[in-house]
Amino acid sequence: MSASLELRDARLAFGGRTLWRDLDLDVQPGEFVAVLGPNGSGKTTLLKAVLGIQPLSGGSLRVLGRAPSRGDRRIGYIPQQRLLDASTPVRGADLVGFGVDGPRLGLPFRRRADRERVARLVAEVGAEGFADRPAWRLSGGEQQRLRVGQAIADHPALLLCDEPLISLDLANQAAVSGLIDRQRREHGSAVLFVTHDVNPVLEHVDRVVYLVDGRVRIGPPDEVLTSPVLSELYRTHIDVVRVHDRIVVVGAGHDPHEHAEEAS
Ligand SMILES: Nc1ncnc2c1ncn2[C@@H]1O[C@H](COP(=O)(O)OP(=O)(O)OP(=O)(O)O)[C@@H](O)[C@H]1O
Repeated sequence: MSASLELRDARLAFGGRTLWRDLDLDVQPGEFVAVLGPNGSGKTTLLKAVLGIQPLSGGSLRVLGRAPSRGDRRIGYIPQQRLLDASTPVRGADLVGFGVDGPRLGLPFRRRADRERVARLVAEVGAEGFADRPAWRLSGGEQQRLRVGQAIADHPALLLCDEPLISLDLANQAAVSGLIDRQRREHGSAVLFVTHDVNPVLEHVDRVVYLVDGRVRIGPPDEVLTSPVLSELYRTHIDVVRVHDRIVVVGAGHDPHEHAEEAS
């Protein structure tokens, strides 16, 4: 079986600033990979490279066996959360509908088969109770469930998720990450999941890609999320402790990322 994602010696730089280099990564179908790192380390830019929006500065990237290209329907994408306002006059279910027929706003005559498919997706993400309400009135967690429905509409071979749990409470974090996990288990989608906090998805994660100041470490959480590895990555002393089933990262006078908030 060929890899869903193949990066070889990949490098991305803007001007004189290298976000990451020496990135060698194969993601297999059905694999759940978390992308971690401090603000500005290039996590979103990695997703943009996979989406064909951002060319690499060096090395190579193959996505589902081909060069990356914009608008690849084999890829599902959950962008960083943008809460809707009243100027977006759509119902919750329409958010899912965009995944079925593309964002053709103002097209009310969706085919019956498509309407049924939207209804099935709405049920799949547990959104029946609020799918008919105006999308902008929905809570962050409700909107996020519908965005997952949109991203998995075509059961994509590759699912890219950019901080999909931001601003969700613990119950909704578990619900949304569970939906994404189910997608990869039932349909073999490879998942690239950008997050500041690995804890809400720790039970699902096969490997992490950790980016800091151009340096990269890749491996299972137990191998990468350790004091020696993170201290080397951050070039300062970092303590990593396990509290029950959570990982807490504490930097010496330095807050590498929000794992530390788990301690409070
Ligand atoms: N097209 C661009 N031109 C120049 N700089 C860019 C461009 N796109 C992104 N950057 C810069 O690259 C850096 C990495 O951005 P990116 O959004 O990938 O970070 P991130 O790791 O996702 O951060 P965060 O955790 O804050 O979301 C940032 O400093 C950003 O300003």
